[in-house]
Amino acid sequence: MRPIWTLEEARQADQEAVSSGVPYPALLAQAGLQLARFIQARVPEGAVMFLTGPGSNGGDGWVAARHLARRRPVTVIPIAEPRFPGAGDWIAAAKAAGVVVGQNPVSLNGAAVVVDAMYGTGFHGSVMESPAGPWLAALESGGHPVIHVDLPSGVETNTGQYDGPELNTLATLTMGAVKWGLVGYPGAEAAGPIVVADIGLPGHGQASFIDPEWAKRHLPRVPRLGHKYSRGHVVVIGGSRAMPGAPVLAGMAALKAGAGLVELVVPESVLGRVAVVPSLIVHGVPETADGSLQVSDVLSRLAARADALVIGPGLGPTAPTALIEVLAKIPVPAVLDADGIRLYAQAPKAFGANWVLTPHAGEMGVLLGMTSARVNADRRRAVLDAVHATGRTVLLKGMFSIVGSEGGRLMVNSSGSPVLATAGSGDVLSGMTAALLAQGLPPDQALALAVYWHGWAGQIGEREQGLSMTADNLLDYFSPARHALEQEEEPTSVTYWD
Ligand SMILES: NC(=O)C1=CN([C@@H]2O[C@H](COP(=O)(O)OP(=O)(O)OC[C@H]3O[C@@H](n4cnc5c(N)ncnc54)[C@H](O)[C@@H]3O)[C@@H](O)[C@H]2O)[C@@H](O)CC1
Ligand SMILES: Nc1ncnc2c1ncn2[C@@H]1O[C@H](COP(=O)(O)OP(=O)(O)O)[C@@H](O)[C@H]1O
Ligand SMILES: [K+]
Repeated sequence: MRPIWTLEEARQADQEAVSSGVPYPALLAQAGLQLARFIQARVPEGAVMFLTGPGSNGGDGWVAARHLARRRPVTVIPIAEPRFPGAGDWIAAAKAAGVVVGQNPVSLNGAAVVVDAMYGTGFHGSVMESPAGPWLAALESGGHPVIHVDLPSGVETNTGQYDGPELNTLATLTMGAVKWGLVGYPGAEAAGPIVVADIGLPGHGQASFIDPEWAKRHLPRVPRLGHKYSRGHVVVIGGSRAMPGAPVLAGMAALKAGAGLVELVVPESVLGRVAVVPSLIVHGVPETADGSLQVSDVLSRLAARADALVIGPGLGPTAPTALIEVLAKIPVPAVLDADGIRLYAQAPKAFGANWVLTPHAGEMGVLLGMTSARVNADRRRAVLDAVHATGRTVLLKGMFSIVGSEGGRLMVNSSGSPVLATAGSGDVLSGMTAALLAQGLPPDQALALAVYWHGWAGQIGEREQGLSMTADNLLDYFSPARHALEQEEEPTSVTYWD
């Protein structure tokens, strides 16, 4: 279990620890010690400057400063009057250990690293208007390397809202468990690599990261006596004159993720442009005047043969709503992506059982009737609302993609790479998900495994091709990514420190 906490859950963990007999100062002591160890390991030499705030985030800084002062020059610059529990004693001990207290105005020059212990989970409002504002501006212009304690100061714990500058961030050492703000936007950018320090708090919560060990266990295996039908039959419904390639990408991804048989159902006028890959079976079916798929008996018959459907890749904006209504009556699990989601938003009563939706922030906005900016302002809330509104498993794509399923259970993906932000990469994900559904995984598990595997393929693609990686190249990395999953390799965006 690698939980992700809201503010309320962080406070609850804190209270549980205290009521189980751990005194609060012991938690502060443990947080400060872990912070000192982390700084020492990450930046072993040179002067350390701590910027400390009024609350316990500042307290973590004071305790760490005391430990480090035995080894190297340490200065603490309090940006506000300390009010954390036991402040007087902790500060006296730090001074006795040789910590120098900087007086305003003070320069940050000469610091090998600056530790941001100004605000943590107790922050609310605009950081640039708070006492931390001028310090963040100085850190931005000086380019000093920074380690953040718990959260970058100013990042809102539940959402990741942040109005401060981008800094030269080495890492964020977060206490007990990752907070939602670190995987929200733009908090995730401000946080840099996230490192979780074990401070002895209980480790449960409503949400968790997709676990490498879990992913390995759920990878589909090919039975020795398997045949192509037993490995799962995927039918991809999509394509239009402007976007004939999208269903091909989804179909190839389904094959490469282990489906035994993949068929594409596309408008008949694009058949010649789609029937280019020998491993895919392609059917041209009746279309509308502008070349989008339309409802037909042959389409329904082909869809009903599948173990899982992908509905939407390259479908185009003019496909008729009736398409989704007809497909919803076919009792086959399906992935709705791209224009499939837009159609669904127009006919939201057309619920297919075991359908999953894979919107990016823009498509999520269409589902929820809001802008993509509002979706990204509170991604966790958007997923919970979409699950509530649809009763289906929903994936919100992007860095730290979130899978939400019934009962409000949330899983966050920590694999991935910004090179995945390339046209067609979502089509690849939808095909991969359908292959896993076709092989019998329940919707939430199929989505979680697909997003984790897809993210790993992106990471390996980035390593091999950098910014030049395209969605069709991504298919080549399914196999090395599967190997990474089998080895239980850890994504580097979130690591655990103990
Ligand atoms: N939850 C836990 O069990 C533990 C928490 N610890 C640390 O404690 C932190 C939380 O401590 P606190 O609750 O004291 O919160 P903070 O340390 O984040 O500080 C809250 C203080 O900042 C002030 N403040 C908030 N927003 C402001 C604004 N816009 N302008 C000016 N002042 C503002 C508040 O009035 C309050 O005095 C965590 O982030 C973590 O670093 C650890 O020390 C140990 C264990
Ligand atoms: N910055 C990023 N970091 C990690 N993954 C990303 C990032 N940007 C996009 N992705 C992933 O790439 C895929 C893009 O999907 P989508 O937006 O539907 O693209 P398209 O419609 O072009 O296929 C999603 O899986 C998404 O999570
Ligand atoms: K901080």
